Amino acid sequence: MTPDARSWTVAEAAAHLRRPTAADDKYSRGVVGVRTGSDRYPGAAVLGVEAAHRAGAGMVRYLGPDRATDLVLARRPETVAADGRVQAWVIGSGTDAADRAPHETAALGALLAGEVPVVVDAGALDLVPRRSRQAPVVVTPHGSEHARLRRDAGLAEASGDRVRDAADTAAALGVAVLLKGAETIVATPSGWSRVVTAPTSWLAAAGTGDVLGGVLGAVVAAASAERTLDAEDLGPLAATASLVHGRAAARASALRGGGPITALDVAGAVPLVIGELLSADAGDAAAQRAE
Ligand SMILES: NC(=O)C1=CN([C@@H]2O[C@H](COP(=O)(O)OP(=O)(O)OC[C@H]3O[C@@H](n4cnc5c(N)ncnc54)[C@H](OP(=O)(O)O)[C@@H]3O)[C@@H](O)[C@H]2O)[C@@H](O)CC1
Ligand SMILES: Nc1ncnc2c1ncn2[C@@H]1O[C@H](COP(=O)(O)OP(=O)(O)O)[C@@H](O)[C@H]1O
Repeated sequence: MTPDARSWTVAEAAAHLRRPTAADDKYSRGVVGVRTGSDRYPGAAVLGVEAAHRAGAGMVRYLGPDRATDLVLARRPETVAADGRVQAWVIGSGTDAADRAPHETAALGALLAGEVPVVVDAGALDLVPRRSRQAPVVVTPHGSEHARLRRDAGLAEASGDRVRDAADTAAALGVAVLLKGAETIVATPSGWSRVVTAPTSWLAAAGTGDVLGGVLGAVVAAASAERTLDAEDLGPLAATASLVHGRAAARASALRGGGPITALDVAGAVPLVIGELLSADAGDAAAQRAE
């Protein structure tokens, strides 16, 4: 079967975002647990946490090394630096599997064996083919991380057809795959796939992938607070996060006269994009009711 290379649309993304209601509280809106960053890459923790807040998490918990925790709290004192109830985990950004302590491997393995959805990035990708899993998982590799993930899983070398490759990895591992690039491919185990084209290549900057992890964590947590998710559900949510992320980059660049942006600039523009998508969605619904 030839995988589907259709683009994920703005209307579809808007329908996968959630506007809080008068019945909500910080827990029902979705709690993101971020277990990222290391002494070598503490910045990735700051970026993911910032992005999860900006993408509308009701609460963000951060668990990581002391220095990263201090930096996260200095940037976002709203963050809760303690374990507790979580509706989506983000793991791996800003870590290197080669430096991971055994207790951290055990803790990440327990998350994968649990029930809460997990966004797996960078230095935690090696655990996906190696640990027993029950949690619905979405992996977020870039090209070379995807090649390594396939090697770790004993899969054939990627063909170069990125849609087919992402779909094959998703089916083989039973996870949703978000393969990053100028064109981001999202695929699920059943063969569903979509393409999200970045509207600006200023997005190709260090740390923007860490921001994407936080946005995706918040989008998944909001959905997971409402209903039980599986790997299939994570595909549309991942495509939505990618579309929001790309539009935030374009918006951040436009605010700077079309010039370059940083990862924090992308996170800072996420609320504008989510606000626009939700009002466009509300406008469409009102127009349909009037018809
Ligand atoms: N502020 C922080 O704390 C930041 C922390 N960060 C954290 O750093 C950790 C390492 O991340 P990293 O993927 O950049 O690994 P790194 O060892 O540099 O590259 C290995 C090789 O991979 C390739 N490659 C790289 N990018 C690619 C791409 N987009 N698409 C395709 N290929 C790509 C490239 O190989 P080449 O193409 O040159 O053959 C390169 O030599 C990770 O935990 C991350 O979260 C970063 O997010 C930055 C901000
Ligand atoms: N040429 C490009 N044009 C637009 N977006 C890109 C391009 N290359 C990469 N991206 C996007 O930039 C982000 C980079 O993420 P990643 O590779 O994880 O970097 P980092 O680890 O530094 O955060 C991804 O969202 C990816 O889709």
